[in-house]
Amino acid sequence: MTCSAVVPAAGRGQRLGGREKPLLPLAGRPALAWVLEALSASGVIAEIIVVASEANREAVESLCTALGLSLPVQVVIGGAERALSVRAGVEHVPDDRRYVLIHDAARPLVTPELVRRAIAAALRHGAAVAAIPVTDTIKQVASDGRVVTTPERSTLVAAQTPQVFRLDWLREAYRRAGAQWVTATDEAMLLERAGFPVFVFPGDPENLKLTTPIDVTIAELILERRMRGNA
Ligand SMILES: Nc1ccn([C@@H]2O[C@H](COP(=O)(O)OP(=O)(O)OP(=O)(O)O)[C@@H](O)[C@H]2O)c(=O)n1
Ligand SMILES: C[C@](O)(CO)[C@H](O)COP(=O)(O)O
Repeated sequence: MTCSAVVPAAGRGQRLGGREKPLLPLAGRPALAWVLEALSASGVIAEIIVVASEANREAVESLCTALGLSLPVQVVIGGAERALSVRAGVEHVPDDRRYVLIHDAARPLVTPELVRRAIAAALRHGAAVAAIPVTDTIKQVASDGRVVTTPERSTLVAAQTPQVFRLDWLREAYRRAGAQWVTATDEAMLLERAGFPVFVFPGDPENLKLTTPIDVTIAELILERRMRGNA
């Protein structure tokens, strides 16, 4: 297999009251453990590069060692923004890998099946992003709260990770991005701006991101249900 996985895990969890999301216990195991095990069980990843912060590096390294996965896991240090952390991880991807998969440590509900779906979509399109239909009506608003427009909902999707890209495309997108790339909230944006065709594939509504406390409650319920075998 020629795909490396990069797992950004260097965030500070500010919207979660400063709790360490990658190490947050969920149904008995840290969020990052759920992610690494799903990647490993997918059978389509050659190695995993986990991006830690200076603050959580030791804990992340211990966790990776304790998991004892059968594929190589490397821990590298990230930056102050998610985009910087992902880029730091991508720099450690071996040059002979054709694809790189990026998945947030803060999305512990990813499944091996979703990982395989991501790779299959990237093999087809070169750049693939998990996405789910938007169910709310979305408003674009000005800074004073006035509604500017209501985009047609049928054209909108919510992007998730995993996102999988041809490694040469992603590296070229970084080269073309100028100074703006640091503010990108996902890597697909960089490829879009660089002119590469990016396609969505069906994500999973359960693949939520731990962002606020309600997400933690929901994630635990889903994981407990899966552990009871009622997936
Ligand atoms: N400097 C950063 C910021 C975020 N991330 C990672 O990117 C993913 C998505 O980020 P987010 O949910 O925003 O996490 P935090 O930055 O921790 O959250 P907050 O913005 O609330 O502080 C997480 O796995 C997080 O650890 C990272 O590796 N490096
Ligand atoms: C990459 C991402 O998970 C796609 O939904 C999301 O954009 C990350 O955003 P965050 O603000 O860094 O959590």
